Amino acid sequence: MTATILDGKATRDEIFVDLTARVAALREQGITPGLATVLVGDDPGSAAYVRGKHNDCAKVGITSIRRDLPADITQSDLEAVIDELNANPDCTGYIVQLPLPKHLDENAALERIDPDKDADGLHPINLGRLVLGKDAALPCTPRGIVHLLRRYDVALEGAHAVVIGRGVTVGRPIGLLLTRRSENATVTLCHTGTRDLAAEVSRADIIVAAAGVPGLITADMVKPGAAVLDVGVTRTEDGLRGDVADGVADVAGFLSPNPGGVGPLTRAFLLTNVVERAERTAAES
Ligand SMILES: Nc1nc2c(c(=O)[nH]1)N[C@@H](CN(C=O)c1ccc(C(=O)N[C@@H](CCC(=O)O)C(=O)O)cc1)CN2
Repeated sequence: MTATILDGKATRDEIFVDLTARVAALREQGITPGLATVLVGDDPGSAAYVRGKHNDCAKVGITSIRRDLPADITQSDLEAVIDELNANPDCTGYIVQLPLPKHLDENAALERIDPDKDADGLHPINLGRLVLGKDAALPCTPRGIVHLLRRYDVALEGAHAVVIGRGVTVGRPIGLLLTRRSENATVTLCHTGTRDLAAEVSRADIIVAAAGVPGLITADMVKPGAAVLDVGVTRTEDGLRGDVADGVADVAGFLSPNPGGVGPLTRAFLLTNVVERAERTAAES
């Protein structure tokens, strides 16, 4: 078997066509959506992600605001920037690029974001709304994963999904999305304490690998025909490596590669969250 590739770039391009029309309609009503980014320090990977987000904004007509801050910024100075963006009427939504340098309190920074401007869906209030099944900005990578599975007609109803990784940006929230009634999958969340990872993975119809361990998921672990989404990223001397080893495409039914799979959708759904918030504002005015 050779897996069908879940093409994140082509799917992102479809989303951008839709967003471009929606942003144009908002602008006609006098509303210009604006996304801000807060980048602390000079990590080249984070800087590249932030650059990409601003390029995406330009493509669909969203204005963008940058706050690039020194690596040694204090927590209180970072929080002052967050307060400024909370109050800034040109900023519809914003993100604090993660990870933050070790001396900063990431959770305190995320909690200070106005939940209504939380374009990442990572504020505790928005994660809580997701748990309760209420309307909220959804975390971008998990939203991208579900969109990609649906775009390629991967069966979710009754499927057994195995998620590897319990991080807050992917592992924990993807379990919440896939177990909503609208998706109705059964989810097993694996992590470093899982006794027999290969046994868990081998039972999965859908595998979401978000551990950040290069080549963790090998072909012998994968049930023939399963959908495999490679979400983990590790920067090595040989470039970016995902969590999925070579050879998995020969066994899987569907494969979201890395790069070129879920990553572009993370960016697309960031912009979608901003446009949706601007549309809510337009509907209320
Ligand atoms: N505040 C946030 N910080 C981080 C998030 C996040 O969702 N919010 N996720 C990641 C990084 N990230 C977005 O910020 C991100 C990762 C990957 C991609 C992407 O498009 N990747 C490409 C490859 C890019 C490359 O070659 O370097 C791909 O997969 O094709 C976009 C965004 C951690 N921080």
